[in-house]
Amino acid sequence: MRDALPQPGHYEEGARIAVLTTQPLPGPLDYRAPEGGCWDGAFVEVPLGPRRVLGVVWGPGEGGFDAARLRPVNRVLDAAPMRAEMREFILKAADYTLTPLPAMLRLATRAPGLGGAPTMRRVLRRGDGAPDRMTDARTRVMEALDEWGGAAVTLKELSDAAGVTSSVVKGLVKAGAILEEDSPRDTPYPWLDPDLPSVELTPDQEAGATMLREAVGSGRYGTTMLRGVTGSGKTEVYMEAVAECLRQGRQALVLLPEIALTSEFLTRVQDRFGARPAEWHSGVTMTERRRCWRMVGEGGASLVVGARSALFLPYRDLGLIVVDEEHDTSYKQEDGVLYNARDMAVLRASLCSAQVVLASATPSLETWVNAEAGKYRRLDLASRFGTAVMPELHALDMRTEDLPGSHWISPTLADAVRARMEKGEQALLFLNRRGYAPVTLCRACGQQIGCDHCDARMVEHRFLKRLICHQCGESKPIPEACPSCGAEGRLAPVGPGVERLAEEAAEAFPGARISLLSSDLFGSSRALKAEIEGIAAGQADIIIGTQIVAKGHNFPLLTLVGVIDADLGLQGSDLRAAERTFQLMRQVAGRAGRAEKPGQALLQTFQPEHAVIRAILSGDEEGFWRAEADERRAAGMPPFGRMAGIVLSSTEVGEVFDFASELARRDAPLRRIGAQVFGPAPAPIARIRGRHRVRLLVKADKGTPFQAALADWISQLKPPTNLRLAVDIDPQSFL
Ligand SMILES: Nc1ncnc2c1ncn2[C@@H]1O[C@H](COP(=O)(O)OP(=O)(O)OP(=O)(O)O)[C@@H](O)[C@H]1O
Ligand SMILES: [Zn+2]
Repeated sequence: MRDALPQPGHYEEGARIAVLTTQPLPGPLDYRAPEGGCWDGAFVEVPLGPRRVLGVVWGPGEGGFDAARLRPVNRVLDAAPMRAEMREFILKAADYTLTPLPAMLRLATRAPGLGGAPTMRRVLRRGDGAPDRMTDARTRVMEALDEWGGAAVTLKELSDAAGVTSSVVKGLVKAGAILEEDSPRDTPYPWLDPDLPSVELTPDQEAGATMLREAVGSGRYGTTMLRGVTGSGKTEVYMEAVAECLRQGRQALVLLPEIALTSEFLTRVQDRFGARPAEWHSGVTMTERRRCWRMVGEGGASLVVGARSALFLPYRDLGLIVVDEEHDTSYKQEDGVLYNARDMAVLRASLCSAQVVLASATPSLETWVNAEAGKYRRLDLASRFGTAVMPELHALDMRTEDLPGSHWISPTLADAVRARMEKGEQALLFLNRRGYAPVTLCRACGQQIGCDHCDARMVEHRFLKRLICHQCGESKPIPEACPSCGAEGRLAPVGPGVERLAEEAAEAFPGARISLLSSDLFGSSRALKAEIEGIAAGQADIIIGTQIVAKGHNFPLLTLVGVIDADLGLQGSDLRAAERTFQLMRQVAGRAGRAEKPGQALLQTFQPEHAVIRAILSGDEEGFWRAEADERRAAGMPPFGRMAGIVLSSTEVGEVFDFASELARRDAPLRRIGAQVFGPAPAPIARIRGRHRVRLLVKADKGTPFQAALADWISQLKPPTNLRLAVDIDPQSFL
């Protein structure tokens, strides 16, 4: 493992210093300090070959490189130096995830225009004037502007967001509906007032809030699992922790699993603290990202709401991290640097004496076990707020339902939907499958249409009139003739996706207003948001959706949830299949009956006696987790043992198997800590984007120097240039 960081210091001009760049090199390189000297953590521009690249002063130089040939740093950038605590976070996160340091640094330097000087620029705001004539295009511009809620935007950003030409925006400026002004590039975010009146908390909520306020007030590190049934007021409770953090003058970060949830949350922040916080996610403009990164570093942003990468912002004094829906799989980055934001939040907080709140109605087993073991504090909100009660859950035994082929809504479920519609209430039909049909089969030759680049079937998306590979995104028009045998008109969809379900629902419930929610059907997050608001306002009778509907939305009129295929997640050998299904079903069911009217959830299943289905129905969550924990403990599986997945891929199938076998043979460094290697085996998806994929799995006991042994093991062999090797510590998915 790497050495501890050297003492922070200042370097005189010409001194030998180590600079870590974001370039794919093994580690820091030596340079000379520039004119005027520099400090540890300074952002610098250094020469590398013929180029100039971004780097951070990492400490004194290592020596070993001819002093006469050392090149000087080009310049020190105008940005607050990276704090020692942040550098330590990068080191530890890199060690934990076995990621090269430069790749880790890249996550922490995703600031547009980091090297640029602060300048003035032209920004647009809403004005008082109104144009004499509103057009569709003009309306879109004004909506886009309102969407940003007063944040500064440039002409280009606004016209892009609204999908109009810049002349439309200029017309509105002329009419006075939009004001143009010069502003310094990066301005502090508005002050958030923690002492504005909040809602009156219930005694349960108040007890939780008090505990969190005290924790934040202690100024020490600690993690709390905030568990509460859906609709119990978890958000209200952790908002009080945010308030306390603001009172202490420290910064707070709230991580959300889905961008579609941010706008609702921003409104809640505005209601509670009087202004909107800083935002950090892929939907934010470059201008705002730059501002956010800078202001977080300079202390001009006290609350950030964002996606997992917001963990790598340069906070000046981070006092609280909330991970909302902490069990959500989207916290695990599955591309590039493989990290779990929930675990990294705990690491980061422990380095800067901050508190972590892990909020969920259905915590991950990891978190539950940590709370049981006393490593995390535990807060429980047992009932829904107000008069709302938890929905009743029932299984519909599909073996006894009379259903024609290629239909998926059972008569019992259909009756229940009709009953709700008659009362003016809403029903949700949940199916976690995008597209029209998962399989397209040729009835002449029996072949299924597959992706040319992956071992995966092409999924029919009828709205888009295309077949799409969900692995690599490749798409093609739906063919008339079978690509294998050439027979015409014999291709048939097999199995349901949400689009097909919508078709069936339109037939079964004539006149019903059906809203289809699937992440691929909306061009922009604004369109999705508008649809969600429409549903909440009662503009649909039946909602059909994938897992995006399971996350956090509030639909007051929704009283029935029908799960089309409750068995879907139980297939397969995934270690977490049971846990995932349990969480997803409980979350989806939790969408029903959130207001005064009681809700009901009906789960269509072919195996109502399955232990997981029974646990979902009984609502005995503690019992479920205990059983699940016992099973994993007995098998030495995470969180009771350590695991790492190694995925090797290459365009040459022979090469990748040979390399993986050789690696598996040389397992001495692993055996030293009692770890075992399993495999090589073809990955469940054996080919993606033309690359053949092979997996190894390493298992070890807890408390062993796992990462160090893995690093020793892997470094024994140098992969051929064409071969990629990815290490996934604590893997969540086994594809
Ligand atoms: N003490 C309270 N006073 C007034 N309204 C409340 C109170 N507690 C909760 N609510 C309201 O009840 C609803 C559910 O609360 P909240 O969103 O905080 O729950 P949650 O546990 O975070 O839900 P989920 O797990 O579904 O995301 C919200 O509309 C919230 O404003
Ligand atoms: Zn593909």
